[in-house]
Amino acid sequence: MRVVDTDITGVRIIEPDVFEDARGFFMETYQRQRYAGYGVDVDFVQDNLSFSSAGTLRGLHYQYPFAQEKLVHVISGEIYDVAVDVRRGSPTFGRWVGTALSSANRRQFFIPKGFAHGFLVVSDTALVTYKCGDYYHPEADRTLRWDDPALIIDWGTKTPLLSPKDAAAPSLKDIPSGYLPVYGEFK
Ligand SMILES: Cc1cn([C@H]2C[C@H](O)[C@@H](COP(=O)(O)OP(=O)(O)O[C@H]3O[C@@H](C)C(=O)[C@@H](O)[C@H]3O)O2)c(=O)[nH]c1=O
Repeated sequence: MRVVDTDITGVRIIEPDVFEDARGFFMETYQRQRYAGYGVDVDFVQDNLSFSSAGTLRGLHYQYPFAQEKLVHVISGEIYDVAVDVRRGSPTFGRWVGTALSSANRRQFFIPKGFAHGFLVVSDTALVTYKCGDYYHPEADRTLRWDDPALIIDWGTKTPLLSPKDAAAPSLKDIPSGYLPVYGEFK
């Protein structure tokens, strides 16, 4: 397994070992002890699965309080996956990292607490799964504009398919400070 650090501390790209043979392939998509050794030391409590059609953009989402780490993996198709640092006082506040995740590259993306997360489906359809470090708390579910001009994320489209909630999301500068996590409050 290979773990690659990104430009933002704590955000990691993971390339699990894949064992190929005449039948196909096998891979471990999570192993508590080994992932902890690579800094993904999380008691994951929930697994999610979403299916989306081409051009769908889900995000950018975070929970606060009840922040969640996420370990994202694509079962079929391809997405452009993005993590945005929304921790007040962080040296990388408002900065983001994006990476292609696909059933072909079999990469995983680890997103720590305090980051907003979103993805664009760039294949015909995509089946995306992710482990979460806390339960879903609808009252703490927060959304940040996918096209916030302050973030300058190059999604490669200006007309994604959005949920009504995501289409109405505020920019970072318009989110009340009490709704944003604080740098250093998470372990
Ligand atoms: C996220 C979530 C949603 N739901 C329900 C609420 C709603 O009726 C329906 C669809 O919810 P949403 O529109 O928020 O789904 P979606 O836009 O896919 O939300 C997800 O987006 C990605 C980018 C993330 O990072 C996730 O944490 C989550 O926020 O599913 C749950 O029951 N449990 C959950 O954990």
